[in-house]
Amino acid sequence: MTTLFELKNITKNYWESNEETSRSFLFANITATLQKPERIALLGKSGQGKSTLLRMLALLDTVDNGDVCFKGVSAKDTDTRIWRMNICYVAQQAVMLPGTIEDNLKTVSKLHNSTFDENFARELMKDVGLSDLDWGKQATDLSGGEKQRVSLVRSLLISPSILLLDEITASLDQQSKEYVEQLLVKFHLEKGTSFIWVTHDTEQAKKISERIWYMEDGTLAIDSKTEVFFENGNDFPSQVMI
Ligand SMILES: Nc1ncnc2c1ncn2[C@@H]1O[C@H](COP(=O)(O)OP(=O)(O)OP(=O)(O)O)[C@@H](O)[C@H]1O
Repeated sequence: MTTLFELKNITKNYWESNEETSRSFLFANITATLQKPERIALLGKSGQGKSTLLRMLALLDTVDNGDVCFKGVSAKDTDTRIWRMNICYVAQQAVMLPGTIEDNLKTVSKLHNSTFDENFARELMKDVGLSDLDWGKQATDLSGGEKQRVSLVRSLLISPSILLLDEITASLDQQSKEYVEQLLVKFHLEKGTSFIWVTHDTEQAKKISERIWYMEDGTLAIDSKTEVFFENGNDFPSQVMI
């Protein structure tokens, strides 16, 4: 069986020598595999390089060493546009393009030459709690939390295989946060979408993930089932998160 997604010895070097850590890399030799669609929470103290790793996996930042493969094919041998149709990064600070909400929702299908499915878009907007939003409104006028959800919907519209989610509920109220969590778990169960979700919220990690990747000291220090990570008796989560 072909492996779905593979991180092979991925390394990010420091831009310049870092006196604090006496290391030459931000992280090195990160190796992990998704054999099948899975829900991963990527945890670790601030500054470990979680966002950098996600951006590398989306080919938005260079992979200094190592390789990443989707269904057995290296990113190096894949057209970037095709790669990003399958592996989609959703940023913490959502960027809205000039134009209306509708323009923004249509961006990805335009970019990838696919048909815009308005019913699907309306369904997704409802699922994230934005059913009342006027699509004719200028996207740049939206609140931070609205932008985050429109940006997520924009990515979900192409139903990627792997979603790379970077603290995407950081500016949401509790209810909107729960809507987003439920939608993404539903997406996983119904469409087989995997996600790697960076979060500092322990409760969220427990709720949404099957597996935890925990970054520490420039390594992927832990890769374990979520229940094992939170029940193994050590005090990691409460001590080191956030
Ligand atoms: N190639 C690099 N060389 C040196 N420093 C880097 C490099 N890439 C990123 N950094 C720095 O390393 C740190 C890691 O950033 P990153 O946002 O990836 O961490 P994070 O674990 O996601 O943090 P947070 O949880 O606070 O969002 C930042 O200070 C960033 O500026």
